[in-house]
Amino acid sequence: MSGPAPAGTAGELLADLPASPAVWCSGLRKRYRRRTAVDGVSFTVGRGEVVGLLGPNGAGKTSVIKMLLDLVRPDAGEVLLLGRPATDPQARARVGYLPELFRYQPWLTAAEVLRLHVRLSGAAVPEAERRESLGLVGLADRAGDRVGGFSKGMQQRLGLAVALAARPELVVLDEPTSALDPVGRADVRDLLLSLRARGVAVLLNSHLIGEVERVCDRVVILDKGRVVAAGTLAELLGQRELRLRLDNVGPQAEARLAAAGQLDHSGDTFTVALPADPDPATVPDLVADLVGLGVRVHAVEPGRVSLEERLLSILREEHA
Ligand SMILES: Nc1ncnc2c1ncn2[C@@H]1O[C@H](COP(=O)(O)OP(=O)(O)OP(=O)(O)O)[C@@H](O)[C@H]1O
Repeated sequence: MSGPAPAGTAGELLADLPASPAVWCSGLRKRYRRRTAVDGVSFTVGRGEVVGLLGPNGAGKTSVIKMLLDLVRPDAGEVLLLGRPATDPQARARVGYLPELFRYQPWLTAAEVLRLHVRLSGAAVPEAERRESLGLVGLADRAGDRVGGFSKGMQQRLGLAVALAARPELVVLDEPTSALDPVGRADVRDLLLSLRARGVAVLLNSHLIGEVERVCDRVVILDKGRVVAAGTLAELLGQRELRLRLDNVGPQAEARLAAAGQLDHSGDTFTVALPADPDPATVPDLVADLVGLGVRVHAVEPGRVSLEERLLSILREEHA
């Protein structure tokens, strides 16, 4: 006969369960009058995963984000944030959000805006940590300045600090770099990578595809309110290639090239298909061996189709 479960078992069982995804949504649908903005969208963002939401103007990206955050009511579909319904304040308190369009009270200073938003989130974040958030977005020396005098890019930096200040487990960024200069964009890229390293999940809506390609683990592509493609970069972009311009390639060198991956050869250009995540030593070892075999190496270029090229071809197929 089995006795009562020992104390703590339920907690241990829960602790053993895999963490629920940061975002789970299924069958999201939204119409504005006669226009269908979102038409059956489902996807997930895992814990600590950086996912890019891509698609042309009007594809439904911001509408999806607003439904995820319970700012717009879906006509159909379900959303769970961090394992809880999007309407649950406990889930919302652990989500940071940078809206596409926003304006802070112009009479408040940057530090006051941050304090206000941290208080609204209910998190207890000490002042030193709030100051650190302003430092992270390059506004440390503007903390005491009124927001009314901020440039667009500075307001966007402040918006990012607000999204990050209350120690979120999920951050949703709607066009976070649209007003930023190249240095600001690089800063945001580093920020996203450091969030990922800390296990914070990120959903990023951006038209800057190069940026998405650099930081995202996975992308979801929307068009006309539907998901038209989704996957890791390796799944969407296929294998990495290595293009080499060589001369004096003998049979042994050709065999060495073929051992690295499927080989194509045209004139003095050799293209080797590498695995999606090649060993970092693959390329230097190959080049050293080729040189050892008497090959003269003129150029070595990594290559694969870019996310931008892939996105354009997916959208062209959709619109054909
Ligand atoms: N409040 C609204 N009232 C009426 N139509 C709306 C509203 N919000 C969005 N739409 C419509 O829904 C569709 C999707 O808009 P949404 O802003 O979600 O697209 P998006 O992919 O974020 O576009 P962009 O890249 O231009 O920001 C568009 O046709 C838009 O006109």
